[in-house]
Amino acid sequence: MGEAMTEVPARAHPHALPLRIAKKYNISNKYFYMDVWPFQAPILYVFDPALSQQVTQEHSLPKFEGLKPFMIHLAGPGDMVSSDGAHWKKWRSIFNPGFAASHLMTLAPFIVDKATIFTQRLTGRAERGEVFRLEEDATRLTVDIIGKLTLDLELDTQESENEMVTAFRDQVHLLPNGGPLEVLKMWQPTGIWKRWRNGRIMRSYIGNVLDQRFAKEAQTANGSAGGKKQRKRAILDLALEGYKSQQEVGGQFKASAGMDTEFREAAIAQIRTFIFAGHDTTSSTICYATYMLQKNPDCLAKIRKEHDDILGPLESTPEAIKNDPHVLNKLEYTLAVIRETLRMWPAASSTRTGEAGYTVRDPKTGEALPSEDMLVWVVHFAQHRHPDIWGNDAHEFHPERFLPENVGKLPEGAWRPFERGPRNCIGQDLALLETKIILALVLRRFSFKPAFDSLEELKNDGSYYSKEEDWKKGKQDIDEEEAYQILLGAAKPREGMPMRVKEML
Ligand code: HEM
Repeated sequence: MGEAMTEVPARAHPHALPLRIAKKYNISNKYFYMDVWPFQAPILYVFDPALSQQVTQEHSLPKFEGLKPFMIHLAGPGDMVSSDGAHWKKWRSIFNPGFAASHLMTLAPFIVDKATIFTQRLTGRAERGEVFRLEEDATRLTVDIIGKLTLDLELDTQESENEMVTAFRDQVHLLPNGGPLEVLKMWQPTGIWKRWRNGRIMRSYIGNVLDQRFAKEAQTANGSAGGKKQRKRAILDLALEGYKSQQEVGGQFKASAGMDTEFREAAIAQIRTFIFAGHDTTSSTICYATYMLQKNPDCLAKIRKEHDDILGPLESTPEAIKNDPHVLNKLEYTLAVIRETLRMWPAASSTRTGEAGYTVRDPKTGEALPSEDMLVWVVHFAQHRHPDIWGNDAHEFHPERFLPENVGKLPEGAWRPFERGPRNCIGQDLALLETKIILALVLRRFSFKPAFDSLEELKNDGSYYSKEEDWKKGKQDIDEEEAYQILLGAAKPREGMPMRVKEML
């Protein structure tokens, strides 16, 4: 492990290591054990599709215990990502309707409007000829979208600051993202205080929105607001609906009893979970799609042509999507580009806790492999880049793999950026929808150029990246790839993907 770590930059995402280790030590299996005593439980790295299926689909192992102390600072206790059993199941079924395809399509006009603001910001960047971090802009855009989905609010973070979002983003940076030794960071008094303060800001902001919505609902329940009852699907409304149905006595909801504190805290935790899980994974994907397309001009030409052919001229594209969001389903090449981007640059993975008596079967030999007291880590990056699975061009960008005529040839169960099984990503269709819309509005208007050679110009930009001097020391590429992923809540592009942009109109 130590040797492999010296071959990659200090800040590289740990999911980059297992494939390197397997190659270095000629490990032919697509799994291996790693003892990392005294830092944490031994790890069973899994990057074999059949093994991944065993631990996430055939027998969905519980989430890794070590996830809870991380998530508690972002979401509070009982969040949906790290919890299991009846608690998780209850919340998942409450929120599932919020992700029905029919509902997501109703968000398309809102996403178009927010993506238009994103393009206006890019125009400003192009006019000023400046270097900027694409991930910062993309994150503000995805936060605005997730604000609508969860709270039914316009957070407007592309045009202003929002205290809840600022607290959220600060919180991610105050967690140990830099490896096992960073755990000590959790004991620094200023960090403890800042995390407590951020937690309070997020809780009180979301709590206020929830209280206001509850009061409004109570009025409706008492008959004073009147009017036709509309089915609401924002995460916040779904949580309240779930609560009301639990509290009904004889088919009647007693709003006068107020909101139960336990429910209130749990609902705040779930809303915070969605805000966290639903923004930086998608913004990272937008950055890498843009980056890979500029590195592969043939693919860029194809996707631009598809946008012309299906969406019509760029000027009328926003209206075309708003009038008929289903037109997005025709963008086969765009979807293939997004899928290939997620293959090469998966923004997350799945960490599970092994169980006493539960053994994983080696797919080739049938040998029983113990899992008790272990971190079972399904490493998407290793699985998505393995030459034995994807062929010798596993490290190359070929969206064509995902075109309808080729999907039959894809390795079975090997593409899992959203994980599979009951704990798969609830927000995957939203992520695809937003990414498609954003690419449709951006790619024909702008050309991008990575600017890793101009990081000096960003050193005082006030971003979190600029504050972390340690990140800039030592080796700064992985096998000559300078846009490698770092761990920052999700897997994000190094230095926030510095870019220059030109407007082509
Ligand atoms: C490209 C974007 C995204 C990627 C790559 C991604 C990836 C994932 C993965 C791998 C998991 C499983 C994690 C695990 O097993 O521990 C997951 C779960 C989850 N994701 Fe996403 N996600 C994305 C976007 C979103 C969005 C937009 C939302 C919300 C709107 C979201 C909400 C969630 C939630 C709540 C879970 C937990 C689901 C459960 O356990 O029932 N994600 N995501």
